[in-house]
Amino acid sequence: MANTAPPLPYIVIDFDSTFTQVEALDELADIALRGRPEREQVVAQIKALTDGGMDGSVSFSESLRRRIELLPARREHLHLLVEHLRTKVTESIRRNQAFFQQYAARVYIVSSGFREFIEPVVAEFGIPPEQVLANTFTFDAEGRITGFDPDNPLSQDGGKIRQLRLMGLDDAPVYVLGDGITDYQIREAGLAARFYAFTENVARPAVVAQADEVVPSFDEFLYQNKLPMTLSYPKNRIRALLLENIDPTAERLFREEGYQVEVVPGGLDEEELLARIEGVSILGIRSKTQVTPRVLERANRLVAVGAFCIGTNQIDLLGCMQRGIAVFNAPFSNTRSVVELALGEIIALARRLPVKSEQMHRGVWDKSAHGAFEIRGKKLGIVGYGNIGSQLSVVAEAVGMQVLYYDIAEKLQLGNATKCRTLEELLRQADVVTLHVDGRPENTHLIGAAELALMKPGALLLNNARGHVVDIDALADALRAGHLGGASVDVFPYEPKTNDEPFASPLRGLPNVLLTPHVGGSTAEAQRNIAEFVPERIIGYVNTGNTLQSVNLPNIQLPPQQQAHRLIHIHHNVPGVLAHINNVLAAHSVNILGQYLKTNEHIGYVITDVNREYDQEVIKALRQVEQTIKFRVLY
Ligand SMILES: NC(=O)C1=CN([C@@H]2O[C@H](COP(=O)(O)OP(=O)(O)OC[C@H]3O[C@@H](n4cnc5c(N)ncnc54)[C@H](O)[C@@H]3O)[C@@H](O)[C@H]2O)C=CC1
Ligand SMILES: O=C(O)C(=O)COP(=O)(O)O
Repeated sequence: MANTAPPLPYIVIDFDSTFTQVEALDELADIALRGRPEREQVVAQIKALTDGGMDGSVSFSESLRRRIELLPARREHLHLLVEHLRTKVTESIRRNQAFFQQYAARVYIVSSGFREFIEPVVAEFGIPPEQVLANTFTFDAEGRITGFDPDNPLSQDGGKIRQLRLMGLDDAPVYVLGDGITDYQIREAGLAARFYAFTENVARPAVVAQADEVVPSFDEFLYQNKLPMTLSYPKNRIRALLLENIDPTAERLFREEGYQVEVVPGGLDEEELLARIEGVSILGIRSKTQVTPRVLERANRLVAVGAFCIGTNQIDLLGCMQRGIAVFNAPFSNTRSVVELALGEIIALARRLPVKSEQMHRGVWDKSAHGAFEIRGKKLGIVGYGNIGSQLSVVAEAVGMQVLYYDIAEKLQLGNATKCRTLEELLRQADVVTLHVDGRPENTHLIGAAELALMKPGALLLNNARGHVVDIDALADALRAGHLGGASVDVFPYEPKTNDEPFASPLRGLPNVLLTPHVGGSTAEAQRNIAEFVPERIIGYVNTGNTLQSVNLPNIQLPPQQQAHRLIHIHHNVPGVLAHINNVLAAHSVNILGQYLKTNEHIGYVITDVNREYDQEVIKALRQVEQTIKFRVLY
């Protein structure tokens, strides 16, 4: 990318905990003491002295002197240390290796660490030895480290200030990037124009408090200074908002990716969500939160919605699509949990366990077989033969049930299951009816008074699908009238927002009715699976544009990454957009390395990989292509 930035400042970077993730002397002690009983104790002492020197509670020179005294290292340990440090280069520094290679002439490493290990590590980034300012060790004849050169200014208190004075960088502003108080002191002494507290590896409150800017990554430093960077946008600027008690694994994965994450335990209603959605790039919800057109209207930065569940009826999918917002769910992660719950419910109702258990709690011993039956040989009617319905079909046959199913779509018939041509045909025959349709609006009151009347006297009904699928008043009537033998309901037309809100329903208090608080998918296994699956899809989409398994954007499966810049473009599906994009690229002589397009009736999604040479004018022109909904440069 052409550099349109103002003249480059000098960038003075600290080494330990800034250029690398670790403190090298701590690591050296760890290496040198391998296999020795005192290892843990000595390393801890050294670490404490390092921290004291960094936050200013011990004078720097004393911290250094005492650390070296404690350090039983030899010359050969330094080779091991360098190999180790090469694997510990800070992620965002490594990611921007190309920046260093190109602008190495403006970068200085000024460190109170030691030249012997810094030079080889930064050399890979194009930084030459003369731009490394650091201490040097002294060794005895056997190669043992005995101390350091006391004349080196960096071994003394205020050393970095003295070193900067000696360097005389006065023809351009100096920006200092570091995690320690000694880095800030350069700015305090007037030798730098700005001090950036670098917090990717460690954030020291005393240092952060003094900073001109706090940068959680090197990408952020480059972005703020309009310098060329590998990513088009710093990940630390991506904000994720996670609602409804999503398993903490998701928060961890997003944080590891460098995003800011905000977690809200319960659900949010529309007004509450409206108040929080601005600036959010990734919204994580479960089945309750309604992502309405009004919410989308306000969602000025939303890139992806993660439904950390199966159902997506709570999301305005079309609205998301028309705004180029990708929606991902976890289509199989809690399937088995719902199936197991349904099987348990069938047996529980068949044995009238809700009644028996409630009586026992009241001290009533009613040993009788009245109304209790085995499920073996009984007919199970599955309405909705999708992932859950068909898996339940297999499990129910395994315990001896005869399975009937009804689905509006043609489905593979599993085992000995019998397909019904109409819902009525199923309802008339089944001893147990279980609902596993999705929550599309047309399924509202799929089961109402008329359908309940078709069911066999004494039959059981299970609803683990969505609350609006059953007319709950009609169900209560059918149960009160004794027409049905029992029911098990996990989902309700209105569900409390949090665990603090009471539950109201006409089904409360009815005999042989099992009520559960929408826990069909609430198992440890399912929640963990979901919390891995959905973030992986979203992070993949943000990083590569991969929409495979998105529920609303055209699915593009990408070939392995090429050495290219990737441009992703979502547009209204009208003729000529692709041609327009390609004309812009051709007019700027940008070479297309690969291009992938998929459309649906509403939108088109095109991913274009181009060679590395392009400028901001191309980007501007591509943003202006008519019918563009969203345009992003990925890298
Ligand atoms: N209680 C809970 O905690 C959970 C509830 N669910 C609910 O279960 C639903 C089903 O999940 P999956 O099986 O994974 O979905 P799926 O999409 O694989 O299956 C749904 C099936 O229902 C069929 N269908 C839709 N409307 C129908 C109708 N009117 N009559 C007959 N068939 C109809 C579809 O053709 C499809 O085969 C989800 O959409 C969700 O609402 C899912 C997980 C947990
Ligand atoms: O997966 C689904 O669709 C569910 O209904 C489960 O939703 P939940 O994550 O428990 O709010």
